[in-house]
Amino acid sequence: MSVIEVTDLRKSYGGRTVVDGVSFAVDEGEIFGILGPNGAGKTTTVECVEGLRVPDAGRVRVTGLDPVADHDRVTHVLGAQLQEGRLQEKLTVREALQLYAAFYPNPADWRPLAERLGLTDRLGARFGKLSGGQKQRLFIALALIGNPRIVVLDELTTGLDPRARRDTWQLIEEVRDSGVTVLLVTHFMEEAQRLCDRIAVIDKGRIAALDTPAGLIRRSAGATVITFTPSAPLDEQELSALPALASVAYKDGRVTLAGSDDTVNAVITLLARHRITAHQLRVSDATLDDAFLDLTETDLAKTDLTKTDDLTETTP
Ligand SMILES: Nc1ncnc2c1ncn2[C@@H]1O[C@H](COP(=O)(O)OP(=O)(O)OP(=O)(O)O)[C@@H](O)[C@H]1O
Repeated sequence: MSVIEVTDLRKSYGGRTVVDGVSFAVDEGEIFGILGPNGAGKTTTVECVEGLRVPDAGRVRVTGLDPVADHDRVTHVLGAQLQEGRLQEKLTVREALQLYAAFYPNPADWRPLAERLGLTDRLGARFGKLSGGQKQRLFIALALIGNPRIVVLDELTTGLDPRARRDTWQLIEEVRDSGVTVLLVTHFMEEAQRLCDRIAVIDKGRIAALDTPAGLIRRSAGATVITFTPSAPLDEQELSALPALASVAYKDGRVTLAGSDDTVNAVITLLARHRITAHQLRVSDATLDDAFLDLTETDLAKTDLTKTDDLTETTP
């Protein structure tokens, strides 16, 4: 059963279309990822789901409710992660939990929630004094305090060290295992690959692909990668004629070919024919990273610097 349905969503800022016909449905109990390069329209899309932005066109339903028209009821089924600037530095963890619990008719008991998120020994600490990982754990607790059926987490692990990021992943899995549906916006491929049941890849305001992580990797033109250092130079024309070849790269004497199993078999035959030895030969499956670059044709390192003045009309 779908708990979020987005159909042909469109949104422009000052005449520039940033969400251009996005459709997806999130099933109850899954971790659904939204992945895309900077400026792809991910946050705008989830803000329409949260009812914080009014779509120009299309339909959004959260457990059958319209997030704008039924905003109050939606806030009871959907818990959203706070953005960092939204919590006062001087508020203690206990005060923040009590304050947010007071917003809901049937809040979770904040004590076991704090315990579950490892915050019990930080209850008296002021928000401004928490580490990055502790702040994120508090944000998860605050998103869950209304006992929501769905929780939206946007760039939750950005800025965390690898250990804190992994701890947060475990918490997100525990949240899903407790029956809460998770809508997760992320930049991190490893995070998406590890956590998400399904992923919508958004590029330039459109869905470039929607599948399981394994499905996205299978779709990638270069699903298998072979790397080796040849004992003699290779004929580039012969290489480029290999079956199902997606890409060839040379670095420090090593050759990396992405393609299918057919590519691997053909390159081994080619090496044998020329009596060339392949030193340090490695064959591996492509990662979500490879699939992502394939699907979006975008350099992830490129940052969108086009953010203009806030032209939006609503934040109910
Ligand atoms: N309030 C706003 N007013 C004007 N333009 C905006 C506004 N919010 C977002 N944009 C622009 O809309 C585009 C999509 O932004 P959005 O934040 O949805 O993308 P994103 O995929 O979440 O990006 P990032 O990964 O960088 O957070 C960007 O080019 C951004 O500059």
